[in-house]
Amino acid sequence: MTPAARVQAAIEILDRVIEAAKGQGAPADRIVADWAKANRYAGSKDRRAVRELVYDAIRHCGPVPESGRAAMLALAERDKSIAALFDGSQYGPAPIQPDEPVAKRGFAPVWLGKRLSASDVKGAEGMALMGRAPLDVRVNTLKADRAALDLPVAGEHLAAPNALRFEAGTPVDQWDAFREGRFEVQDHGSQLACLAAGVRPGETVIDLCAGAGGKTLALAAAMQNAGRLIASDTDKRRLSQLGPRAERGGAGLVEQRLLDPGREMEMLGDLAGAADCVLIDAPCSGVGTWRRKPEAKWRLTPDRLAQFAATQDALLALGAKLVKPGGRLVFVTCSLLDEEGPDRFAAFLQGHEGWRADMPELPLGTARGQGIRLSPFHHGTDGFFVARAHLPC
Ligand SMILES: C[S@@+](CC[C@H](N)C(=O)[O-])C[C@H]1O[C@@H](n2cnc3c(N)ncnc32)[C@H](O)[C@@H]1O
Repeated sequence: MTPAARVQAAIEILDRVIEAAKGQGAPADRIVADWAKANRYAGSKDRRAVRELVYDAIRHCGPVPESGRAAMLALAERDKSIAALFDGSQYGPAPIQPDEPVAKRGFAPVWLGKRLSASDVKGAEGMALMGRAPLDVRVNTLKADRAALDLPVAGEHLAAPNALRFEAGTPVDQWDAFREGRFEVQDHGSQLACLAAGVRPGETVIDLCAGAGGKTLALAAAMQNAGRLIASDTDKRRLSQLGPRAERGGAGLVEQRLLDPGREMEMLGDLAGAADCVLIDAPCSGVGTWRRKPEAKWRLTPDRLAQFAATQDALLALGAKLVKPGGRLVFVTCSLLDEEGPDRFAAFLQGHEGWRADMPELPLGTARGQGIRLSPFHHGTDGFFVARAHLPC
């Protein structure tokens, strides 16, 4: 493909990303992958270049752009070498017209930028959300030791005891040590959030929103495979990914429970008041993961945000019923919005007598409300809010 043809391909993909964002359709990475499958003439260098153009344009535009071309024109305003490729050549984009719409730059749509600003996410902190995430892994202590693990590329040792960092794009999933379950791909912030649970061997632990089990596997390793670890979720597709991952990682203690939405407590009834620790890695806007999924900013609406907050409240209330006296509840969201973090946790404490905030001691993080914030700008992690509450005996 010529450089101009790559720009035109990126414009067409961006059109699909924009449509999908408006209709809550496929995520950008799937749209890019589908394009590559349907256009076999594009070689690996072409695919990489087109992908980079698409993601650069998404990161660069705050509000949802009018079109893929408007998004690419915003990028062209910053980068004259891209502007020069609007040359009208065969397969390339048509020349730029003087009155063409150009997408607005920024790190978020205006309404969301205001909410983020109210949560002190502005300036450099906001810009950091537009960056690229590195590739972090967690060494699986059920099978390996960080100091002794021999890998094709040496990773940087991070603050979490089993975390290693590699450059984005490092093909870690092709390494033997990955296939053998000696490490898992997991963001450093996610690993720190698991540390806040402070789980020990022999405990009864519930990972209430386990998804595909990223945090479940970290908890299993910290428990040294001893005790009970129940991984539940309402999403069958996500939870079904946990079995093979647990097998690869040697996490034999994991029990799975698929929940019916609205009947969660009924299905967890046998565990009422039984858990030493309940981890609630709640569904949220995912603002903290924009470095990986930048188009998420275009998918969010005020209504969706309010729905997330209501779900977070409901999950906190549900999780509290599962904790035994003397136990703890850990609340995590990958968001930097106070309304999905400190405000939810404060509302929980206010509405649940007897519970006390118990600030986690983490090797990284900044106090925010009655919990800890991790952010791309300050800590180089995905953005998280992590809080812990204790139920005295
Ligand atoms: C942030 S994700 C969890 C990610 C996962 N813990 C990990 O580390 O990979 C939130 C999860 O909550 C689940 N969820 C949503 N509503 C739920 C509910 N009422 N009960 C349990 N899980 C729920 C979603 O299906 C989703 O998998």
